Amino acid sequence: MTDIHKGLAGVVVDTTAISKVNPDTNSLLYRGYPVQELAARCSFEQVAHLLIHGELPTTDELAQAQRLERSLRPLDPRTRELIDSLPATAHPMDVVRTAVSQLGTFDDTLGQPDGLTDRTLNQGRAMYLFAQLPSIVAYDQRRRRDQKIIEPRDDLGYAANFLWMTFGAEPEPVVEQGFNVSMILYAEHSFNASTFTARVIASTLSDLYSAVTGAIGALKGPLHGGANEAVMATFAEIGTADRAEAWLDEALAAKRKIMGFGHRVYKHGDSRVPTMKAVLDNLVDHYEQQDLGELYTALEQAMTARKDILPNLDYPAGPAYHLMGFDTQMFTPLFVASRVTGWAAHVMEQLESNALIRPLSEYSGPEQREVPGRRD
Ligand SMILES: CC(=O)SCCNC(=O)CCNC(=O)[C@H](O)C(C)(C)COP(=O)(O)OP(=O)(O)OC[C@H]1O[C@@H](n2cnc3c(N)ncnc32)[C@H](O)[C@@H]1OP(=O)(O)O
Ligand SMILES: O=C([O-])CC(=O)C(=O)O
Repeated sequence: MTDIHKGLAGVVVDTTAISKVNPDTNSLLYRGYPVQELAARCSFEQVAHLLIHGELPTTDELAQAQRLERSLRPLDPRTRELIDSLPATAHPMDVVRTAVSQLGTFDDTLGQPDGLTDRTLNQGRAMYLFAQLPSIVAYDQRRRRDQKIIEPRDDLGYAANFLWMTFGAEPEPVVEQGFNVSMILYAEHSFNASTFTARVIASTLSDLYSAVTGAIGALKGPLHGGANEAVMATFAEIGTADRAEAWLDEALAAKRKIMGFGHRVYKHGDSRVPTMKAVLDNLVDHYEQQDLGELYTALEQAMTARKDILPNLDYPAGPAYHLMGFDTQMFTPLFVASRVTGWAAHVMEQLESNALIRPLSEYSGPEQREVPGRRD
């Protein structure tokens, strides 16, 4: 019997120089830099440059990247029409996925010789998606709320502009800083399911937009990025901190997975949680939402006591986005806006030493048999 690695658990399929997830030391490095330090000292634009270009930008490089990103923010009228045509009942992840797929059809450089694989072209596409995604997400949130669409502002940085387009007001510093940190923490995490999806698609020599479109589909599921919105659904179900233990006992008895807990790689806690929890604590204090903070702690303590399973990044990120004012269904699209930087970096890395990704399977169906004769 062949050794089967269900879910590819424990299988090392390639090398990567983009990030190092170390569950033993509970650490995460982006191209050698600890993510906590990047979150404390950098803007998301700097970290995006690190992922897409390989190094943190110099002052001149940052100024140039900012000019480019700001110039690429406005949505094409065809993208507005496309989003408007989609049912408001569609999940916002489906809207983002469809819009990114459409952006691929606007790019006429894909047909050039080496157009699919050229690194400089792919870096340009990565910047285009990085700049467009906030406009797409903010547009969709506002149309769902029947609010007037707000145009991007080129005098604001990435985080402030994203929040401006979504809420129509310049963000308070606690919100802008917290949002910037969340974008940095979500940006990259080695061979997670969505990134692996992007690499599989890139490995066939398909294009970056197709890889990102597929990755969005993989991120949507609640076992991956969809968990951040599922955490808020859990909180709504529980209601108040005093009900957390009883709720958890019932949920575990029903063999439910508790969203925002557990991780394929980290078994002693997610390296990013303390940084994101500090953001949540600041927001809880700022908005005087202690009830939410107490519910968070009560469920975490009950889960540790019952199962010894610890929170992942989605657990503090969900309530933090809620306090910032985002609708719950927009949380995973926010993850997309961040992770597009990591996905793009992996697509480029895959293409640099490509091997078609095509594992084997062991057949478990019926033995060879005869096709019955036609019956007509
Ligand atoms: C940004 C991110 O994508 S982080 C992940 C976000 N996803 C979630 O929060 C969804 C909830 N968590 C989970 O479903 C899982 O922990 C996963 C999918 C993230 C990791 O799964 P795996 O590595 O495959 O762990 P696996 O599912 O084998 O879990 C091992 C054991 O812990 C249990 N377990 C793991 N996570 C949870 C959970 N959240 N709730 C309840 N039980 C859990 C499993 O039921 C299993 O128990 P068993 O051995 O009695 O069957
Ligand atoms: O690494 C994983 O499997 C999931 C995760 O935390 C991420 O993608 O950020």
